[in-house]
Amino acid sequence: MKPFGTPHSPGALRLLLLGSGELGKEVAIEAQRYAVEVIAVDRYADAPAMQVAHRSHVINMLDADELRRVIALEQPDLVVPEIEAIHTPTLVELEQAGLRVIPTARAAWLTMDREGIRRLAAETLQLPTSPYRFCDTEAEYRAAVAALGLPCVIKPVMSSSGKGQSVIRSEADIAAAWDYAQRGGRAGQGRVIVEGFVAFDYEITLLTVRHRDGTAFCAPIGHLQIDGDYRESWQPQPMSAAALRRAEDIARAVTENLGGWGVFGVELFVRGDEVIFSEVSPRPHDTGLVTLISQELSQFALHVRAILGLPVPQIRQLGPSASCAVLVEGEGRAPRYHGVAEALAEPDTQLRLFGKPAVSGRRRMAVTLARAQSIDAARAKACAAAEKISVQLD
Ligand SMILES: Nc1ncnc2c1ncn2[C@@H]1O[C@H](COP(=O)(O)OP(=O)(O)OP(=O)(O)O)[C@@H](O)[C@H]1O
Ligand SMILES: NCC(=O)N[C@@H]1O[C@H](COP(=O)([O-])[O-])[C@@H](O)[C@H]1O
Ligand SMILES: [Mg+2]
Repeated sequence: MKPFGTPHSPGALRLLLLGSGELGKEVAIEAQRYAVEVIAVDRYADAPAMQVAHRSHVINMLDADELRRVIALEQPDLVVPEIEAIHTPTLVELEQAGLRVIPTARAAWLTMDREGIRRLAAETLQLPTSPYRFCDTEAEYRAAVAALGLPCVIKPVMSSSGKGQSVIRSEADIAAAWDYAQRGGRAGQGRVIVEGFVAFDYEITLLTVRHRDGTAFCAPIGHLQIDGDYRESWQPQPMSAAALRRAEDIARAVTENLGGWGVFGVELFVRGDEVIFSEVSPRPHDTGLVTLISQELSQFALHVRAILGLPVPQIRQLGPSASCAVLVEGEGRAPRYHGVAEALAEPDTQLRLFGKPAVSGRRRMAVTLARAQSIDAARAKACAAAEKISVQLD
């Protein structure tokens, strides 16, 4: 790695973020602390990370030519994917020509759609997962539902934050779930995964940091998801020693195979001492927003340290903490936020307003963070703060 430089000068270390949402914004801020020149890219203007980057580009990241053009123009030292919806085969090609992709182009490619990572975990690594089938047509989908039984879950192969995802509980849900999956993905119509429903006791994200000196784990993060989207997360999630060991073994196996340096969000379902792999993000995770208050070095700080080849000698957890997503529903631009002062009245409470320029449907626009004496108290405090925020759209 070349030495740390000065932005806007010939020796600058340049980091290109592919995806500029709330997670990328925090990565950009952490990179700026090391005087890294940050270039933010996304599908729309004024995305959160663009607001804190040195400059930005609006492109269709699923278009190979546009992606190639921006990378050729910017000549980045590091390309940091922030979202699934990227033309990752292009990253694989450019990596072969010397481009550095975080954590690796193959990791970005395998996790950009659910099929690559699921087949790797279940078939190659033989890790426990839900039973599943991939389908291209409604007829195949109906056959998969019949084979897996009810309840089951349908998801577009390229989607995140629950977009296009449904739980099918009865015959009556089957047709609507297919239609929603065809409309809801990040890359249009097409292939879906149907998964058997896992009746877990709780689910976790195990943030796993691959850095120059090895692999480190953050304390497990518990979370609550509604409609496939995260609403609350907390750290540490209490677990049996056996389940935690199993979770770390699975996380190590998956992340070792994906390789490279950086933070991975390994999503796991836990039932007793049994741990089932769900999916992995080769980058910081939305449920990991809690680490902005729960750890001395957040997942974003850890990601930047790891990708810059810096040491991670210790991950200090600061006690029971929680995050609560602020979702806004409606249609409109230029949101205005009320109740910010009220949300911050309690000690050990924080807020991040992401600054997204518009809402169409339902969108995560902010997050509240809290620390307290217990997980229950931290969750209650974070949720109470989120309830104080109200949003007005133009
Ligand atoms: N097979 C399953 N059985 C039970 N619950 C499931 C199953 N698959 C998904 N879920 C629930 O839906 C949530 C979202 O699923 P998943 O993580 O696959 O979607 P996603 O769109 O990739 O979300 P994100 O991008 O936020 O990680 C899970 O965290 C879990 O609560
Ligand atoms: N579960 C993945 C996740 O939370 N990703 C985060 O949400 C952004 C997209 O938000 P948007 O859909 O509101 O543009 C992404 O850019 C990333 O920061
Ligand atoms: Mg997930």
